[in-house]
Amino acid sequence: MTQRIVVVGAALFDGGRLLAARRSAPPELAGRWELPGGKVEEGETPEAALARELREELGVAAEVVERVPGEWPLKPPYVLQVWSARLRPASAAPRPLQDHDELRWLAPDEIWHVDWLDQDVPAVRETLTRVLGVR
Ligand SMILES: Nc1nc2c([nH]c(=O)n2[C@H]2C[C@H](O)[C@@H](COP(=O)(O)OP(=O)(O)OP(=O)(O)O)O2)c(=O)[nH]1
Repeated sequence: MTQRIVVVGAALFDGGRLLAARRSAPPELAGRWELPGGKVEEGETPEAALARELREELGVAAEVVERVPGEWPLKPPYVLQVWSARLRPASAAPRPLQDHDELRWLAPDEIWHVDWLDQDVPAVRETLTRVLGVR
C-alpha cells in the first residue's frame, strides 16, 4: 500500500480576508496561487507543521483554529488538508520569505480573482463555505 503524505494548507484569515500565496517554484506550479503550508514531517502533528510552515514561509506567528473537513488529492502520494488559522496579536505581517513571490489578502468577493492551483479550488471553496458561510 502506498503511504499517504499529508500537506497542510492554512486558511489564514484576518478581518474576514483570506491570505493567498503565489508559488515561485517548482516551474510547473510557479505563478499559481495556493494556501501557504507544506508537508507534515515525521513525528509532527498537522497543527504543529502548519505553525512551523507559516513561520518559515511567511515569518508570522499564527494560531491554528480548526480543521476544514475534507481532504483533497494532490500529486500522489500527497493529499491536502486545510486548517483555518489567524495571526497572533504580536505577529509580524506576512512576507513572502520562502516558496512564494507574492501574497494577497482577498476579500470574499475577490477570492476567485487569483489563479489558484487546480487542486486547491475545491479546498478553497469548502473553506469559504465553512468559515465565512459564503457559497
Ligand atoms: N503548501 C501547499 N502545497 C500545495 C498546495 N496545493 C498543492 O498542490 N500543493 C503541493 C505543492 C507541493 O508539491 C506539495 C507541498 O509542497 P511544499 O513545497 O509546500 O512543502 P514543503 O514546504 O514541506 O516542501 P519541501 O521544500 O520541504 O519539500 O503540495 C497548497 O495549497 N499548499
